[in-house]
Amino acid sequence: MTKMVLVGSPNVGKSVIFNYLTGQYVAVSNYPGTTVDISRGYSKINGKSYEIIDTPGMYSLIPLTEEERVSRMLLCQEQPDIVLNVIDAKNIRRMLHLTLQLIDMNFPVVLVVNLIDEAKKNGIFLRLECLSDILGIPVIATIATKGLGLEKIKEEVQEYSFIKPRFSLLYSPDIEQAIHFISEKINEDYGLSPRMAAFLLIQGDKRLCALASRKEHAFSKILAKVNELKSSYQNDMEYIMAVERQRAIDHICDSVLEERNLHSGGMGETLSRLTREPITGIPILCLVIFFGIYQFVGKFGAGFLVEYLDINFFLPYANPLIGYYVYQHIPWDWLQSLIMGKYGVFTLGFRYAFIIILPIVSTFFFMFAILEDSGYLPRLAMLMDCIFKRIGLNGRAVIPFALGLGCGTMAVMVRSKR
Ligand SMILES: Nc1nc2c(ncn2[C@@H]2O[C@H](COP(=O)(O)OP(=O)(O)OP(=O)(O)O)[C@@H](O)[C@H]2O)c(=O)[nH]1
Ligand SMILES: [Mg+2]
Repeated sequence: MTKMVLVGSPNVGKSVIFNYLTGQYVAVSNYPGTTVDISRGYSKINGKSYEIIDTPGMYSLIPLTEEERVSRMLLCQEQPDIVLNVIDAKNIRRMLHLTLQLIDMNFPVVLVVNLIDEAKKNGIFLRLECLSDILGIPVIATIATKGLGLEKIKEEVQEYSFIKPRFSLLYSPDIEQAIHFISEKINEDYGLSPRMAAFLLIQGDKRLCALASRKEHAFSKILAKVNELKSSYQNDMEYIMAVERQRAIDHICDSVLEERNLHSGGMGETLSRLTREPITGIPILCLVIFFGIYQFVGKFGAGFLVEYLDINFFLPYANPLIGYYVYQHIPWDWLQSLIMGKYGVFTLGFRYAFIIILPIVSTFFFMFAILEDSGYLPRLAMLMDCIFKRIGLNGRAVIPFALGLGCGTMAVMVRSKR
């Protein structure tokens, strides 16, 4: 069975594409030994079977988060026949870092440039045939939410056979020489090509360094080479190599990218900026919390709706009606009190689930959907990032963190949804 892995930065549309390719045959489970969910699905394209794996978002092959660590582990361990690298068309300069790393590591990459509609809205136009020519890999344009270009992915994977990409990213001679030296010294198999292992060791990948220090006989020589290289630069190697990659990407973008200034600013852009700047962002956050959460979810959902349903539905209709049937038709006291007693299944269970929990959860997720779809949450995460970094978290933790102060269940539900 052909194995296909979807990789890319967060929020680029991997899961929408995954759902399209797999339909309903999906199994979501933790990746072994981790708490990160990955989805596996199966698909038949023109009679041929494919296993498709959706990974959590990753920006780089050097992991910073648990999600990135799992995605990289998965890429190395699963040995995919096709890597569908999904990127966001409007942020191609940032997105191509991972693409170039994947190509450099000899993965069989098919590039899916998604969110073409949003790129156009932002005045960004891409010459994708030219990108495909430069990189020497198939490039497909998609608008996943509208289903555009997704059939083309199916056609492309059917015809795909791996040919070494034309593009090869060469770092400075001293870095290339160190990569060459280290890759020759590597004897053990880490599920990575020796070049990739050398690339990661030079950039100080903690997990691989720990493994190699135990397994490699020549680890002291490897370490000496890494230190020698590091000593000739002022910044760390990850930064140096990212800058060199960025130079190559800028060069590619000169031929591929056309940015037209369709509109500078506009209402949406102004709002977006206001939510990110602390001086305006914090008062906006207070307004959202006061009106969106406190007034709408707290007062309206948990107060008015709960009381309304209780007084107008439960107490006058549901309770007497069920009580009448239970006391008339059930002869056993124990069963009557199990259903209608003070702590009965109906009097307590049904009442809590439908009259109390349902209005609160519905109003909360309604408000949450508005905040999410309006794009407010990522901006809030950016606003909070510098504060959360101090306690070892990133800005995304603001939502479960805030919710957890009120209701642990809600915080866990939201955390596992993200
Ligand atoms: N406008 C537009 N929105 C899109 C497109 N593709 C995906 N989206 C939206 O982008 C958001 C993220 O999509 P997902 O499929 O969840 O992204 P993902 O890459 O799986 O994200 P992570 O799992 O967090 O890494 C959703 O709100 C989608 O509806 C597209 O082509 N155009
Ligand atoms: Mg996803």
